[in-house]
Amino acid sequence: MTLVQHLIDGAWRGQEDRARRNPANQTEVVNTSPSADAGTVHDAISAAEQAASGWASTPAPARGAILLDAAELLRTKHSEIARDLVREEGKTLAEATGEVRRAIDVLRYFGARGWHQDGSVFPSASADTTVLTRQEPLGVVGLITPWNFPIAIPAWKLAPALIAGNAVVLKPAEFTPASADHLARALLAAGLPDGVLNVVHGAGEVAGKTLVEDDRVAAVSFTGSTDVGMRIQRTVTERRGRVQLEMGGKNAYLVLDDAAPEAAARVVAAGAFGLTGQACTATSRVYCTPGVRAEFSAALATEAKRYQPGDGLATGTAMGPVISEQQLATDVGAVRTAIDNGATVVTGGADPDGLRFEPTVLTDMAQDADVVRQEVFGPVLAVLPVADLDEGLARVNDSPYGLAAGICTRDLAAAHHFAAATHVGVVKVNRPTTGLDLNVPFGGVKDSSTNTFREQGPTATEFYSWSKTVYFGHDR
Ligand SMILES: NC(=O)C1=CN([C@@H]2O[C@H](COP(=O)(O)OP(=O)(O)OC[C@H]3O[C@@H](n4cnc5c(N)ncnc54)[C@H](OP(=O)(O)O)[C@@H]3O)[C@@H](O)[C@H]2O)C=CC1
Ligand SMILES: O=C(O)CCC(=O)C(=O)O
Repeated sequence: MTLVQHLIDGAWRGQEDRARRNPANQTEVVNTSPSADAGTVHDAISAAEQAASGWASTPAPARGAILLDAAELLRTKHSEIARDLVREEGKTLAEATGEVRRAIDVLRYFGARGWHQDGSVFPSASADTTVLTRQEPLGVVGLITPWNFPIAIPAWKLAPALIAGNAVVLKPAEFTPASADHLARALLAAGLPDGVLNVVHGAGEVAGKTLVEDDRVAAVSFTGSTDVGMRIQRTVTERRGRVQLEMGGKNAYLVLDDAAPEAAARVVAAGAFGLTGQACTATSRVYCTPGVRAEFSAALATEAKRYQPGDGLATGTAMGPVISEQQLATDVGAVRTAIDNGATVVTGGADPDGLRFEPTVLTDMAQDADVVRQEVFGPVLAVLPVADLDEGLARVNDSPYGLAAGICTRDLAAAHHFAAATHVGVVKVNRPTTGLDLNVPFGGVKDSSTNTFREQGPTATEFYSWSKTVYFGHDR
């Protein structure tokens, strides 16, 4: 069992207060962690404030070298970290291993950025003058992360924040403290100066809220539910801080007549049931045109059955359990409400066994049914008919969310039209809605995102820095 502690000014502190149980075996306590009160969070912010100027004046290549060394330390322990991740979050070992590798690559990507160009040089209208821009760090930034990617999301917020020269206070999700702890320990062991990274564990409503409300925190980057995100946005913008939110999705897939039904079923099922459906990018609605509907639906039912829930550490498990009793209640409730309102269960929907909930495919629902409009965040997929590409596009866009969407087709013109006309941040053609490359921008529109600064890729550091313009006179 791991004893997780807060990290404040380079020191580990805090008494064990909450126990995390393995979602696949709830009698097993896998780690304990402390609960930060407001005073502990204030200490963490003070430590970051003290460390900020030293870190900002450290040359960027030296900052990058620490990220690269941390990546190497994580690599040497990646199997152990992946197993710990499965035991606290529940996903399969293959998924967890992929996630740990992704966190390592994120550190490598931003570590190398330490050598990249920082700012631009412009010609001036005035004689003997050069104009240049510098990217300046914001100071102290707060990062609030969810449980569903417990090491990758902290990594993809931390790495750009640190390489841009900021000091950080990270508040990981209370279900998954150990994964963030592995990341913090690697950065510390790689030589990150005391106070540059501080980690506070505990309840969002206490630790997270205190972080968000503190004027010394120049910016807050958050991934999680739309409800909490909107509240954070109000608080941070009221005190004129900068905020970045990545929130929910109700991601749709469109399967056209010309798609190969089995291949389409594999892509849709991977997006819907991989990661137990617990991804903001998960596919949760699928629309199909008449010529493919029967064959696609049959192939989808067969494919769904491959995702039988089990212990993520066991060989051959294709889908882990859900994260918690609350999430299970949401999943079960969504399916029951749909059935009460006339939906037909194609496959799944049986009573859960512990936190194991079968992948569930539903049909015969209206476009305005709750299960078609509201995020479930579980392995629940609604299948609906559409007449053609145009109706499909209208249905895909008919959502308060705008994160990801996909289309299965071999028709290039249809795919291009879909990519242009969908009002979402990520479009996938013949690929699952889940799964992102770390070197490209990621984010959504509408209720899925603040839709200002994008995470990941070359522009990720923009959120964590501000641009200063310098006019350089050089008279002789
Ligand atoms: N977009 C995404 O990737 C995710 C979406 N979700 C959605 O959210 C639903 C609920 O999941 P949940 O984990 O409760 O998501 P939350 O939005 O509650 O949690 C995300 C993070 O925010 C923290 N937090 C909670 N309340 C506050 C607050 N008032 N101020 C500051 N930080 C806060 C949480 O802490 P703590 O862990 O202590 O609650 C956690 O670290 C899911 O069913 C799903 O629909 C969830 C996870 C990821
Ligand atoms: O699909 C992915 O790989 C990432 C999804 C994500 O960012 C999330 O669920 O928060």
